[in-house]
Amino acid sequence: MKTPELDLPSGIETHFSETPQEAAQQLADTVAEFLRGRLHSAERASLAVSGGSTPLPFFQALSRKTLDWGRVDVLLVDERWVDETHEDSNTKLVKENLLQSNAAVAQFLSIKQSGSTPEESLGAAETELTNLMRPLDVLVLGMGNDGHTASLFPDAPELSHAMNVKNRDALAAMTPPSQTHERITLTYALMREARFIALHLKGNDKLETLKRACSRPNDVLEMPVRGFLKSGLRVYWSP
Ligand SMILES: O=C1O[C@H](COP(=O)(O)O)[C@@H](O)[C@H](O)[C@H]1O
Repeated sequence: MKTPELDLPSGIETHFSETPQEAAQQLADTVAEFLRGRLHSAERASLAVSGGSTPLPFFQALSRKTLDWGRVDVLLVDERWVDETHEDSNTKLVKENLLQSNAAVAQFLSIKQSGSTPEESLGAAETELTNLMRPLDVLVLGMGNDGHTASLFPDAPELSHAMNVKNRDALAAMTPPSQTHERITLTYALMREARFIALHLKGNDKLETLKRACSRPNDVLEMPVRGFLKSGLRVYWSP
């Protein structure tokens, strides 16, 4: 495979693989190693993961890793406002693919609590995360071709609030007109301080989007993923 050309800000690590399975395996190896390291020095470790289609093989590979999963808190970076049985539910994806095998004993912290809208359930969802230690240990992000990451959508009226670094809330309700479902997302301030941050991408379209994001790195409201294109980020990509 010809290595893709990318003009990323300095200090960003890139891992280009031939196949999605290879990328997923590499990312799972690194995340498992990082969690093991954290569990040597801390009582619990946290793992915040994305939904969508890209993470499926990563979840399956990670679920088989040997580590003290009983001391790991797993949460989603974002959720669509649908029932857990709905095919668009990120919770369903995580429960069916990550919280299996060795990882079945991990603790799942649900950012979707009862309420008819994300806004209504924000209080209960914040309470669910009360015992989560800051900073997060591991954050694995995805990206859409509009430059969104988690549910930080460029067209959401709540974007400035959710991306404000002074906003100490863990969660924000999002109502992007471009999306079928309302959303709940971790805030930028919480995510950006994570100890380990990976951006997991699949497809040439995502590579083009990443190039576009790199071309004007400062306009984070136009493409929220730009907020994470900083030294320390690890990008995992495959066609
Ligand atoms: O809607 C979402 O989209 C992004 C990207 O998803 P993908 O299907 O292109 O992998 C995802 O990271 C986010 O968690 C999800 O809710």
